[in-house]
Amino acid sequence: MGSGVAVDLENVWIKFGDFVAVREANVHINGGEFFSFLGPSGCGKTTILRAVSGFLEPSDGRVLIGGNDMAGIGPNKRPTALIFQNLALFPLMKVWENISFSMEVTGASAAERRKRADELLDMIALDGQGDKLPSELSGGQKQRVAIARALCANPDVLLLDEPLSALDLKLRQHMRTELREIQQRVGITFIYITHDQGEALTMSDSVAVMKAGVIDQIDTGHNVYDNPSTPFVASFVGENNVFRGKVKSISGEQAIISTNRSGDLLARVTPTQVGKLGVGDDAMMFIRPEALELGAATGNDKTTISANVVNEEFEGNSFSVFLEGDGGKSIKMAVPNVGQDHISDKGVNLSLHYDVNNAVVMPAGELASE
Ligand SMILES: Nc1ncnc2c1ncn2[C@@H]1O[C@H](COP(=O)(O)OP(=O)(O)OP(=O)(O)O)[C@@H](O)[C@H]1O
Repeated sequence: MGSGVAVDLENVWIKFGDFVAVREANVHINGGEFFSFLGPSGCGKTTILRAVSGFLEPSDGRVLIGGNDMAGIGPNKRPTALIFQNLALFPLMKVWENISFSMEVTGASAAERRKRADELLDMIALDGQGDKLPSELSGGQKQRVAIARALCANPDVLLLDEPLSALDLKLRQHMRTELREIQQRVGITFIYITHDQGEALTMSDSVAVMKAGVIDQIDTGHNVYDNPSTPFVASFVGENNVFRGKVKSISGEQAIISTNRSGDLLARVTPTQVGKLGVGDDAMMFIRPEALELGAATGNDKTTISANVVNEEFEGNSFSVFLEGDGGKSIKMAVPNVGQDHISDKGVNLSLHYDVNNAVVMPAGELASE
């Protein structure tokens, strides 16, 4: 079907009066890529999507689609299609008529429309369902019809604004896989916005993590999770334990951080900060709950943390153990459930260790929950 068309934002600023909704966004989206903007509510994701679709012009900077400057080109003249949370299928039209609605406007014959609708039904794995009404479909099937309807006009870029948020959890998880498969089948560029990190990580080739109008990091989902470039990304994407301290020494790509509560701890300097973090700097070190293990490290006391158990929760596949951490915040450890009754009693002092590769340190900054 379609071919991949690149989308570029060059120094894009979007202001509403004095309020800056998007600050100096520079983004390159490869043709055929599944690209997600991930960030909390109000960070500017929808505003960026509106600038790409043409419903809003940037205050400054340029939006390019397929290398062409989109300035002054309205939404219906851009090679984009947009899917919202609210699908708005026409309830009295059959599924095939819904899908091919854009062709009716251009005067295509019923036979042409039906042929195209059937091709798209095949692609979204709903072949044979064209004569149903939307009310006869499940939530996930309706979602796929909305995608087919958007694809009917052969857009080069499909823009998706939190399209799964109205679905229940199980269906949402199922639709992630479906959406990814549809994108790979169609081969066009998908730009997806979400505040759900699970969605962004499972579907995307690349993820841009946004905070209050600013893009903090653009990377693969894996890198965003394993090599966050800022404390905001480290704390927004997945769960993370934060240890605050000052940099005591640096050796190559590793640093020792002096913390108040847990003593000196060794960590890997996050890749974007190698060579930038200095001795004496205020720093934050992050270790994910699943990277903490029971027992002291052998031969390296700088990768061992000792703390008292506050409580424990049974999660089914794992136990969450909460221990007394710095500044009243707890340290969370995730221990896989392999048949044990429980992990530890309240008040017990535990030693935990970690692999230095699983602890990242960076200059102190704003956390997602602050
Ligand atoms: N037309 C507008 N006029 C004034 N302020 C606006 C306008 N549109 C958006 N904003 C503001 O810009 C900021 C970003 O809004 P945006 O809708 O892009 O956020 P979002 O990240 O998509 O959030 P959500 O996930 O809640 O949809 C918000 O503070 C919002 O109030």
